[in-house]
Amino acid sequence: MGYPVILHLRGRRAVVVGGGKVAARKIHGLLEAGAEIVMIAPEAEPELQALAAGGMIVWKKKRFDPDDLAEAFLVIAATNDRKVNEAVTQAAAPGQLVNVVDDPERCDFHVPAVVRRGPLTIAVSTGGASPAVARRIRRELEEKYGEEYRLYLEFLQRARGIVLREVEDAEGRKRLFQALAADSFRQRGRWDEELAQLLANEKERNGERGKEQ
Ligand SMILES: C[C@@]1(CC(=O)O)c2cc3[nH]c(cc4nc(cc5[nH]c(cc(n2)[C@H]1CCC(=O)O)[C@@](C)(CC(=O)O)[C@@H]5CCC(=O)O)C(CC(=O)O)=C4CCC(=O)O)c(CCC(=O)O)c3CC(=O)O
Ligand SMILES: NC(=O)C1=CN([C@@H]2O[C@H](COP(=O)(O)OP(=O)(O)OC[C@H]3O[C@@H](n4cnc5c(N)ncnc54)[C@H](O)[C@@H]3O)[C@@H](O)[C@H]2O)C=CC1
Repeated sequence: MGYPVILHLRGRRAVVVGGGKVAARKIHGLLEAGAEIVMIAPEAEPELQALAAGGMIVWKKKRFDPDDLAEAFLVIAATNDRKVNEAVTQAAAPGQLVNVVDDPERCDFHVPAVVRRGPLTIAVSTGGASPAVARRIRRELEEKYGEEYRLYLEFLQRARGIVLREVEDAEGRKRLFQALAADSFRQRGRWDEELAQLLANEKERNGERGKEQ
């Protein structure tokens, strides 16, 4: 069983070998994560050509050779030629994280199906048993956790900073974070107003405790 993580790729180099439909899907995910993407392929899908023309990715218009992996943190072998994909895995140095789109066994990691809502990431993996099921479950989760979660999570991110700054007592923080995480809180939609009230309640509680001592 794999170990699920969220990789921070900002400023790190990701080399994608291949420029077809599967490479395009992987490249979109890598772009969202802020990776520096180098694509190696003699031909590429129009949308990838457009990304290269716009400076969003670097396209080396050529066939793969092992030198292409220099300085890569992460590597995706996404050509339609099994032999080339295998050559990519052979060329990778120990420590480079490699994904091979036609060989789940040789992968250091699989790419999950993902729902993104601002800071919220929901990832679904079947470990290669059925990418189609991962995709279906991703679609179901997109319905359940709609766009409204983006604003809510952005609010929570801000609120977290405020609570950590203003509430010193660990129990009090926990109480507040749990109140903000409740679905009833989210649904009422008066987030800033209720946060201010909750903070005031905490201050009052502390004040009273101060008086008791
Ligand atoms: C092991 C893995 C390696 C990796 O790529 O990381 C892998 C491998 C393979 N996929 C194949 C086929 C398909 N893959 C998809 C779709 C996705 N595949 C993704 C991930 C993964 N695919 C990793 C495991 C993830 C897991 O199981 O959880 C997703 C989740 C993420 C992404 O790619 O971004 C993305 C959905 C994203 C979304 O919609 O949200 C569809 C559906 C479609 O396109 O409609 C089909 C056709 C239907 C089918 O086959 O099920 C084949 C056979 C190729 C052939 O027939 O030759 C192989 C190779 C093999 O199985 O040997
Ligand atoms: N993991 C996944 O999610 C999935 C994997 N697959 C597998 O992925 C493979 C690729 O699928 P598509 O993107 O649809 O293929 P595609 O035919 O659209 O693209 C193949 C790409 O590989 C490039 N390429 C070929 N030889 C190369 C070389 N020597 N060096 C560099 N680039 C080279 C081509 O120029 C082209 O850009 C399929 O053969 C299939 O086995 C298919 C569906 C999903």
